[in-house]
Amino acid sequence: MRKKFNSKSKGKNLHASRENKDKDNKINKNKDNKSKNIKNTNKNIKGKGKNDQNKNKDNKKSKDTNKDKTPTTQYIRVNTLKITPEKLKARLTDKGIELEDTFLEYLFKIKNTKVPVGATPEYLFGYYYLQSISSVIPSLVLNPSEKDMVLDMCSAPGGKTTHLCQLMNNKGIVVANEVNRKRIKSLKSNIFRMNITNTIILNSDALRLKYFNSFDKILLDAPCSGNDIKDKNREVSKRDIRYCSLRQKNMINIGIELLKTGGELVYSTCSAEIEENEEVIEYILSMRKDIELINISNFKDTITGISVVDGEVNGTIKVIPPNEPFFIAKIRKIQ
Ligand SMILES: C[S@@+](CC[C@H](N)C(=O)[O-])C[C@H]1O[C@@H](n2cnc3c(N)ncnc32)[C@H](O)[C@@H]1O
Repeated sequence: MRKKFNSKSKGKNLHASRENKDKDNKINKNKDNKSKNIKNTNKNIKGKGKNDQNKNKDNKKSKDTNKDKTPTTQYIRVNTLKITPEKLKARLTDKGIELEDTFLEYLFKIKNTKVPVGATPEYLFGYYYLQSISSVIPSLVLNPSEKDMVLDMCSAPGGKTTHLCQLMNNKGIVVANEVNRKRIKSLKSNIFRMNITNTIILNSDALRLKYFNSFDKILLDAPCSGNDIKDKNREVSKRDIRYCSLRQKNMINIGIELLKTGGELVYSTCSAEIEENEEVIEYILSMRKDIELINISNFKDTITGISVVDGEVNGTIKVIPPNEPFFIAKIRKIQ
């Protein structure tokens, strides 16, 4: 099995290499030092990859095997545009759905249920969305306001889009982009079901978007090797990971082109692979002079009930198992 990037010693190296740069909670972009650090980082990454190869001759892992070991806890995110958390909790409790509070007043853990939670009248009325606890974090970190022009670059089926709209009280504008026509159907249906009215749906390849310098906030919840795209039993190879990593680097670069100066972009994936996470952030910070990393490490303190730790690049965070893995970083365009 391919080992995840969670080596503490490597983490320390990366943190140490950034220590002097982090005085005001931002990663200062001293380019000379940075390129050295990035080279070191890449060396470490490559070194780690070699170790992995030695340990894993077939160089593959079964996603299903991983998932089978992890109990799937379900959560519901209350659509506060339609109902209050208290009212929904009372209605669902009456139906035999036992709910437990979480760190977020409108997110409940399903402890027990006598009915299918994806087929209740309340679900069909758009009173809630079934969403993992890890995947509510990117929209919270982006923190859009009612006045913002927001782009969700890869939005289907719309879990984070509808969460963003909820945070914006159905105001401002959200452009929900998705390349896959089939997945647009579920996006549309969720937007309609949840009474979202501030959203424009766009069916485009995010890499071809040309609305340069237009958005206050951008969410790039990037396609990654953690997504079950076609076959749940498909094995993820190093090649898949490299392919995703390259696409993610291109996407984040386009995302920054689309941001206004002063605008902010949240990058997230549900992959635990360093190539798709820290490496993408290191890459974009080394490539562009017009951005800075916003340190979201303190965000960890606002979350309870799941394991959120610092990413290997100082200022980033990640959710680690048994919850769904998630990596989150926030970037500001400064020029
Ligand atoms: C991780 S999923 C997004 C999940 C979504 N943000 C949510 O919370 O419901 C990634 C999505 O990106 C889409 N995608 C892949 N390549 C894309 C591209 N080049 N442009 C736009 N969307 C793309 C996939 O079809 C998939 O729907």
